[in-house]
Amino acid sequence: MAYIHNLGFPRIGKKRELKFAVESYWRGEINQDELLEKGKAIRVENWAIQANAGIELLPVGDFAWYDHILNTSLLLGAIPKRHVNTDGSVDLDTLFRVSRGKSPSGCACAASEMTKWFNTNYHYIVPELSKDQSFGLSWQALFEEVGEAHSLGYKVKPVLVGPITYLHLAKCADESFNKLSLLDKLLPVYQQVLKKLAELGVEWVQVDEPVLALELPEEYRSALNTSLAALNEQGVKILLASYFDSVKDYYEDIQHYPVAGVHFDCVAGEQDLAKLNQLLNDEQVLSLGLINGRNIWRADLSSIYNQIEPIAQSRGDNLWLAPSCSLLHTPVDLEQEDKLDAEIRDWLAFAKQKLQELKLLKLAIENEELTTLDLYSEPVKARASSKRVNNIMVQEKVASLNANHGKRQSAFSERVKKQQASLGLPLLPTTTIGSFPQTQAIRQARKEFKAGIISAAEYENQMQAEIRYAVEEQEALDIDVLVHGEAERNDMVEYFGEQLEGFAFTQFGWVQSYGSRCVKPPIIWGDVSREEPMTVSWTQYAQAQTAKKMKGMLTGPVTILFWSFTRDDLDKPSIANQIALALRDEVVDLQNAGIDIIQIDEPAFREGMPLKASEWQSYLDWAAYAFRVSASGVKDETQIHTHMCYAKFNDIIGAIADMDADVITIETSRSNMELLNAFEDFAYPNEIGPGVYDIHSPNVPDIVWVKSLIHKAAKKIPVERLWVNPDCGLKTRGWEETRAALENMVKATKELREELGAN
Ligand SMILES: CN1c2c(nc(N)[nH]c2=O)NC[C@@H]1CNc1ccc(C(=O)N[C@@H](CCC(=O)N[C@@H](CCC(=O)N[C@@H](CCC(=O)O)C(=O)O)C(=O)O)C(=O)O)cc1
Ligand SMILES: N[C@@H](CCS)C(=O)O
Ligand SMILES: [Zn+2]
Repeated sequence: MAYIHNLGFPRIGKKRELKFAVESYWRGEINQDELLEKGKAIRVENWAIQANAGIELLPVGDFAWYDHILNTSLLLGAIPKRHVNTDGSVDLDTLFRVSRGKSPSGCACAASEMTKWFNTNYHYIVPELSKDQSFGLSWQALFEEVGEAHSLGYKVKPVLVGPITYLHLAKCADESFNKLSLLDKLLPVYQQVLKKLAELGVEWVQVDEPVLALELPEEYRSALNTSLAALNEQGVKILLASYFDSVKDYYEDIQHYPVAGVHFDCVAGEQDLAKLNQLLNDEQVLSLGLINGRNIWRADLSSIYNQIEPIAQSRGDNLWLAPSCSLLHTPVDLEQEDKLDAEIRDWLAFAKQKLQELKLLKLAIENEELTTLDLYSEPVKARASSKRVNNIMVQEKVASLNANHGKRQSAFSERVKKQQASLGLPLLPTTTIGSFPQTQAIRQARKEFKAGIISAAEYENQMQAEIRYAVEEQEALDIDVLVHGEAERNDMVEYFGEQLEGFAFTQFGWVQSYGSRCVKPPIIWGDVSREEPMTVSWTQYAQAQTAKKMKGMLTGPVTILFWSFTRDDLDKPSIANQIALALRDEVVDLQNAGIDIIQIDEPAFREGMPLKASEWQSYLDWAAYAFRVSASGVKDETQIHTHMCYAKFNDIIGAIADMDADVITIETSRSNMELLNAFEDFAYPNEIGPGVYDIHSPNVPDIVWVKSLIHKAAKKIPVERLWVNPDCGLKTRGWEETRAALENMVKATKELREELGAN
């Protein structure tokens, strides 16, 4: 009967053990053997959790010290020359050098770029390929991990990022070069990997090709055919896996792929179920991604059972059940959450519980009885009818939203005159993006406050001291528009989630964001409203410390939505509008408290875009509207900023204009201001702060470099509309490098003003 497997388990450990181990290794506090032991302990625990939950085929290759795409680059020997060991070999330290920007001699050199993994908040290390790229099996970790799992008696299914997805995600310095032409060189290495796995006694290998969720150009389609033909008959059975959206554009192709099985995402691509069941032959495995790997809700197992029961009877052993995608995107174990509201806790399932759900489904199919499932799903039904979830006042407010709520009082051309008159800022105003270093002392204080070791008053005093410090530093640097530094915020989304009604937050619900960095997304379970101001007193306190302008700092509705676990019983535009209304009140309160410049961050605006290009416009319309609702309750003189990072702007420039922020600050330094082309080509009318240095690196930019970037920007955007700022917030940096970098940024700006006769 049905078989249950898993596509990948969170690798961070129940209490972020991987983060702490890796960071200790970086600081030289533990040696490599100790690090390797800690990694092994996490893998062993993860396999045990999965096996105990009844999973019959365990994933291997889902563990990564930093990122699984980087693992793939090491496996295939595609590592930038600047990071490779002098003898040409690669090892664990090479891996960390690629991600953290070091040469083998220990000098600073550019790290490989990092970007978003499809439409998730996970970041991967972008493979860097060249025209003359060669590939060669270079990293044994996958095979060693298979050996480890076998020695513990587990039946395993190694997971590989497929060749086409790998090439799709890679970048080539020469953008005109067709990456797909490297496929011929790449496939023999994949074949070698498969043969080696076969020799280790592996029966099934999962080849992930999530590019099937995209609307691909024709050449990618034929490359997929070529690739899957080459991977066939290498001694193992291939389970082709796609996830994150429907594969509806490829039904006919999939029918002809020479693979032993196909996994697809039944949650995001529900419509694929009937079609793929019909198209795959009886010999092929149909793997259904039934349990949502992107959220934290307890599954409605009785409904799922009814959906699949007819298929289960006909497919028998060739029906596999799984989560929709790797569980990388969910927290590890709900059992640790002893402080969550009991009713809400019953509505949830984290990675471990999601696997237990699969087992319940399997048993129900075997026994052909639904009672256990009905019982399990009772809290799901209770949530659907819970009075707590619905807030009539909020619903009425959202229902009464109209076009006017998304409009400022006057057009930008009018507002800008009033703002220039009232704000009195110099040419090329300097500012930062919001956060200053989140030091160990800040985090320790918060930890002690949450544990009841220090009082609320002590915590507040300490955070106020941090704010004073940040203000003094900025005044000494002579920055024009100051920020309070966000010391009091654990995270730019979680902080708001903790204060808004309709949100729950966890103690250990960590999810990997990149490398050793994690986030703890809050959970939106009900209608969202604001009980009281969330940022006003901190901002007012900061403003009172300076005669300069203090910028209020908020996270926007689209970003709060996408960086939270969001409810599945209400459409995203409505949730975004609820959040937007709560933020609108906050924006007005900030204005009324004397704050004239307010930034509403939207770094997740681009990431929220659907994977299929044909669905972009409707998303962009509602997302830009929600932003405008949050921003439009103020008078013309109040200057609204927004900030975006991790984005290519070409696809969304129309929507950015539609957001109508007075100023947008963006990440551009790593692209050498190339990302500004979209703004230039579009003749973007409002003000722009293109980032003049990369905050992901500790390297301090020199004055000449910053000036050259501002010069470049001024060729694309009139200088009167330019701001000068870093690429993003400074929370991950230390004070020393921050101070030095900002000093150069300000000096460069002053020199330019002088050259332009504007001082
Ligand atoms: C801008 N980015 C963000 C994304 N998503 C978000 N939800 N938030 C973002 O800011 N996506 C895209 C990018 C990703 N970038 C980052 C950058 C940095 C981090 C990060 O630093 N994460 C921290 C955890 C942050 C946090 O919530 N801290 C809490 C708890 C702190 C803690 O661990 N305390 C220790 C004790 C203190 C100590 O000794 O240091 C403990 O509990 O043991 C807080 O500040 O209170 C990380 O450490 O991973 C994430 C994404
Ligand atoms: N205001 C935030 C934006 C990060 S995208 C910060 O400065 O950290
Ligand atoms: Zn940012």
